[in-house]
Amino acid sequence: MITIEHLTKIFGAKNAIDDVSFTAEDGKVTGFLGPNGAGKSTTMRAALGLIRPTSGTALIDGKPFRQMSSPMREVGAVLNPRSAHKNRTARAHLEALALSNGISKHRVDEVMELAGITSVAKKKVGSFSLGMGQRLSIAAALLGDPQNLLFDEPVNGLDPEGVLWVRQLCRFYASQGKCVLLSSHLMSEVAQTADNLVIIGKGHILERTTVTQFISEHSSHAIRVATPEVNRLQGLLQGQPGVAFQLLPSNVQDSSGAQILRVTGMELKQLAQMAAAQQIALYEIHEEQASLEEAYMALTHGQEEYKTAPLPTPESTHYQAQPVQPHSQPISSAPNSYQQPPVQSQMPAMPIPQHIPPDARPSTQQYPNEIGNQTGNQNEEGGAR
Ligand SMILES: Nc1ncnc2c1ncn2[C@@H]1O[C@H](COP(=O)(O)OP(=O)(O)OP(=O)(O)O)[C@@H](O)[C@H]1O
Repeated sequence: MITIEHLTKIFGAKNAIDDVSFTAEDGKVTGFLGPNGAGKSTTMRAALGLIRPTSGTALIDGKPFRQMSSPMREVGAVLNPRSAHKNRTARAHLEALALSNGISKHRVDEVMELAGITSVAKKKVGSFSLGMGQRLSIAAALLGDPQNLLFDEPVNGLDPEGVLWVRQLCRFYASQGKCVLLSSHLMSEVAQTADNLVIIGKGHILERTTVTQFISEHSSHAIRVATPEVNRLQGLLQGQPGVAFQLLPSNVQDSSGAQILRVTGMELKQLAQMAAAQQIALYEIHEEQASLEEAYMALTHGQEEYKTAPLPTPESTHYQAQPVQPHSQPISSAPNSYQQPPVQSQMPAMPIPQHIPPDARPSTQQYPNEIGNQTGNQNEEGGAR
């Protein structure tokens, strides 16, 4: 369990976090959400003893990080995907961490396999892409099979398969009774993973709630239904107590070309059953979810540390659109046309240790394209020490 109480951190003239309090419980994924510069990393770094709070406390299982005798067994942290020494191989990096924490080499193999990086174990970390660095950080965090996981933006740089894997990993660890604190900018990402939500803006807690509660409070409860028999459906809904509907403009169509009706005041199941009873064909029916992200944006509006300027419109600039010139040759042979890179062959699938649950295993997809010549700029350790 991670307990943050009245935590304040002032850097010079900057009040990075101000009287922040919340608890990340065991057996739950707690999503820690906020715009850039809101104070998420500062809070997590304070919990890991990497910065000294100006006031307040950050405790993990009731004690400060610095008092832990075997920290990697108590807390695993992902803070910076570029944290490992770039001249070390992935295996050497993990083995050094394991050795200094009394963890067996056998566990190094397990976490590399779990994170899908076994095939690059002998590669230098400096050659890793952002996504591979992120996988290595996660592997390091899992080394001690800790009770608490602190993941700061763990999906940054990951491909869709990696994002899904992190989601499943968080859910798996929470199902084992462990505490998972997961920071993100994206409500849509957190809503799919977390049980509880802590939303922060400009160093202040804006909301502490559960994902279910947030969805129920902020969802529009509208249903969108695509049907080729919109007149019949409207006739059916007409006069239903408390029900309202609106035909969306014809430019909002589903892929089948059916018309879309937006209905409020009834449950999805009820609407589907009524339509079925009248043999009205429905091509698609779903609850609107867009409002969740909108609700988060509304909540954090004005709390952004870094505001973007509106993009100029063509009218506000002297830009004049040039008429498009027809291609004098086929696009595929035009000198500057985009060339599809050759598809790389996949690396062989790897075996997964049997004790790892199926839904927490990485897919056997490998990342042959990720070994580039990027260099990391790391001087910090991502895994908790
Ligand atoms: N070492 C530091 N010295 C001065 N200011 C700092 C320092 N670390 C963080 N800050 C400031 O504290 C505020 C909170 O930063 P923090 O990194 O905690 O935000 P965040 O929510 O993690 O942002 P992001 O999502 O962009 O990572 C920001 O204004 C940041 O510039």
